Amino acid sequence: MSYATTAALAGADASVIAVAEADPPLLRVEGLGKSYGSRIGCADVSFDLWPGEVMGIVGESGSGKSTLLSCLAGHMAPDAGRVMFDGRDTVTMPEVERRRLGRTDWAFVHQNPRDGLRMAVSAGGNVGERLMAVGARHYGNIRETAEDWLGRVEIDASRIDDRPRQFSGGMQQRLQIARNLVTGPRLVFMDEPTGGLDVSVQARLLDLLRGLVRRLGLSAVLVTHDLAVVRLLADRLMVMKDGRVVEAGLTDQVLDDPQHPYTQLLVSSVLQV
Ligand SMILES: Nc1ncnc2c1ncn2[C@@H]1O[C@H](COP(=O)(O)OP(=O)(O)OP(=O)(O)O)[C@@H](O)[C@H]1O
Repeated sequence: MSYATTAALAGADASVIAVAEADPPLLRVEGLGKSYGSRIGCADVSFDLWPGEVMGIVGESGSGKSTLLSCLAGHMAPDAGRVMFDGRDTVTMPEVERRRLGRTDWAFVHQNPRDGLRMAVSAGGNVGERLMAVGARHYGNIRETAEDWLGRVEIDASRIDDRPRQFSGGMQQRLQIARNLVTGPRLVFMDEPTGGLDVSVQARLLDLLRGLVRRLGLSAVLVTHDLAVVRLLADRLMVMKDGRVVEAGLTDQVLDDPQHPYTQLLVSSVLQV
């Protein structure tokens, strides 16, 4: 039963119903497609993401996860479909506006922290830079906020002036997360955020990410080939194969009762992803 129907049955005020129905998803993706010549990157992908929701995208290597994420985050232009963020079409909007969204409303956590950090800039500078990009100017406040965020990602404040290359891989990834979240983005794209790290480091990072996602009520699109990562972080899940979504639903539902043979293979780990 829809929210509106439930509310009507409960005798709720008509204006409340109207607001509930008019409330748009944070991200609406319709028929998104991208090909590389004759090779399909992703095709006919549609989904809604609601505020505070984490959407996981899983699939084996080459299934189209990165292509989809790049199109969603505006790093690549799709050939077909629409991406509506907060009611605005991000595919057709001017480049300058898309870049502004990238600095303010969106964040992108790369698999390799080197792609998301400025390696020649101090840890504090990496975090502070994002604050300055959204208008912060008071040096004392910026440094204080940077210190606070280093603490939140379990980096000792004494390391604030160190360069990222003086950090371990796990620390670099945590710094990248702090840099991305410090401005309170409305939507976070994550590309294999725990990939490329040792298993014990992965577990710690995953734990940290889960805490942040829950506490901050993050809206996120998370790409991974690791089902344990989506199990812990994602509310909903899309399974991709050959560029198309073959199954979608609540994470636990899809993982505990997979319907598509490909998802069944993924879940039973017969297929190495
Ligand atoms: N720059 C490119 N030029 C040509 N084909 C590409 C390019 N990038 C991706 N593809 C193709 O598009 C398809 C989807 O690739 P994509 O990288 O999106 O998959 P993926 O699920 O992210 O894989 P992985 O987990 O290995 O990163 C594959 O067939 C791939 O070979």
